[in-house]
Amino acid sequence: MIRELMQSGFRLSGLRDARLLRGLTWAVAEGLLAAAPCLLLYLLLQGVFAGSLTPAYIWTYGLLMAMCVMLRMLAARIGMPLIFSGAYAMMGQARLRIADHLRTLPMGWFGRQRSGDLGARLTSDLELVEHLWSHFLGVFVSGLAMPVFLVLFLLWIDWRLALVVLAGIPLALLALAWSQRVAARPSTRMMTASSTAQSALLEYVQGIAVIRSFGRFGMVWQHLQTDLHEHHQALLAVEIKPAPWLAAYGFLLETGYLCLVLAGAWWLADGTLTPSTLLLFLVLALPVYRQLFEVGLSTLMLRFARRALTRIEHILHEETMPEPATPKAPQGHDIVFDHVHFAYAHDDEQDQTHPPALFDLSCRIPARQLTAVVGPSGAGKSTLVHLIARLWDVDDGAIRVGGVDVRDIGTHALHQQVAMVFQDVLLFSGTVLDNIRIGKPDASREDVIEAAWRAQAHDFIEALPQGYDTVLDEGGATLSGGERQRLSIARALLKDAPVLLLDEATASVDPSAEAQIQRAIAELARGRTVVVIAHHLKNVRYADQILVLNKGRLIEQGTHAGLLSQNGLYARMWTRQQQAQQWRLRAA
Ligand SMILES: Nc1ncnc2c1ncn2[C@@H]1O[C@H](COP(=O)(O)OP(=O)(O)OP(=O)(O)O)[C@@H](O)[C@H]1O
Repeated sequence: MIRELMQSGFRLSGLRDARLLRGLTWAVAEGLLAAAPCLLLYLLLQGVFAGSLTPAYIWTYGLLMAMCVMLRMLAARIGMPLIFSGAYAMMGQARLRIADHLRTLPMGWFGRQRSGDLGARLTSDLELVEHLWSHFLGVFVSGLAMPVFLVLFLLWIDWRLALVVLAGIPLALLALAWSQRVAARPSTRMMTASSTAQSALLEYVQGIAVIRSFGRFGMVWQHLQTDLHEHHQALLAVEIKPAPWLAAYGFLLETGYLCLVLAGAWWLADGTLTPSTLLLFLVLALPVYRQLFEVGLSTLMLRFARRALTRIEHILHEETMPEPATPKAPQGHDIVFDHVHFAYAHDDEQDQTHPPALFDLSCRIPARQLTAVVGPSGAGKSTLVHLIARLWDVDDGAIRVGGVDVRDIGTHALHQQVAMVFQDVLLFSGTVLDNIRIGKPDASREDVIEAAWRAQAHDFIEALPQGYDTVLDEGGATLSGGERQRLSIARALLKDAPVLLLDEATASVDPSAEAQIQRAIAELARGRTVVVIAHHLKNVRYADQILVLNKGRLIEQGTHAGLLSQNGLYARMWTRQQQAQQWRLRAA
């Protein structure tokens, strides 16, 4: 099992750190040095029974024993740091590999994961494996090496008696194997319950504002309690179910001791055994049993680690978005949808009731022009924009940027061509400067400030306690929605990509912030191919082209004036929005 775990660990990190192997060799030496004083004890006992013990001998044995202890400490002193540095380097590498792999997975995969479960795999599972490598493996190896050396030594002294010492081991191992078997189901249950509880807690914390505002504390609390109770029960089961078999393992191991006493007395009586040898066996058998018991108990931990490793490895086995063998460079920045068909994958593959999000959609988005996408909620506007950035791959048809299928451009090159500004602005914990710099990591401070100016963000940034060096909380919770938007526009300005995808996000901000955001967007749009999802039709009156979607289909297309004259869905939406505005004015 250890070998298998090591192989999977090496596979996970893609690294075979020699320090870890050297550290484990020192752990074996530590086990040998823990067993060595027993050899001295044997010689000492020989001397006692032969009556040849002199003070000089006693001093020599004493010194040699002290040396064994010191050398053992030295072995630990050298081996442990090697194991730690090897294990942490490998797990660091494993984390990087996983993070890199996640970057290449299709977005649909993330949608199918429960955030708590994915979180558990990336935190507690990885920590468990890391703990296994850094703290457990060395102790396990030296803990196993010590009884192995002792038994070899006992076999050398008197093989008959040594075999008697080991008499209980076959049955004991059977009991241990059975305890593992019995623990298999509860440990799966425990890991599932643990990630469910983690998900529930996460959801609870993230939704605390909604929970409070809707006064549904009781209901959510009940769900949380149920999940935590299940976790508690699962934890208990994992301890209780294998407990009798582990106890049997310890008991069966020690039956050898009983046999040892009986066989020892027998062979002592017939003169084939010396009292010193029997005494030595009686003294040394106990640490052998104790150590084997400890090692047996810790195999349960190995089982957890193996399960955790498997769960993590599943992430690495997930299929990534296919990348072109020879990426092609787009010739221009117009975007063409050619009979695009796309449906979100659902967990239940048999579920045919979900209509496609986009259905046989064809259109052309000209370069360096502003194209607005409008339509009722759920029409497929965000989907259309996300597909341009290849967050998902189309099921049928193709999307071409500059004449090249987005699947042939290569993700990295495509993302260099495209900047996105969406309603949910993700800000990372770090300074304002760093957050804007995400758009262009090598940008100078002056470039960042220039982008912030153009994004109408400079004034509010300057008003922050440390200006551009203010450290934002995770998610930028201390900023308003409009401020977060303008930071995101500054990022996009800094990135200076020729294609700009944006989700008009002015629905929830006050008129002055809306005007600022609109100005920032106008600045951003200049000279670029812009696709904007518009919720306020008044903001897209001057768009070069407006695409009207409904239920995943492109039903109208044209300019504002042209679409009004068609008297279709766009005209109705326009009239409704105008009426709503007048109603607001009258009410005011
Ligand atoms: N990640 C997803 N997984 C599954 N279905 C999704 C996902 N995202 C959107 N959908 C579904 O696809 C359809 C189109 O959604 P989309 O978000 O593109 O519409 P939209 O026009 O942008 O809506 P809104 O204006 O409300 O944001 C909807 O039926 C929606 O429920």
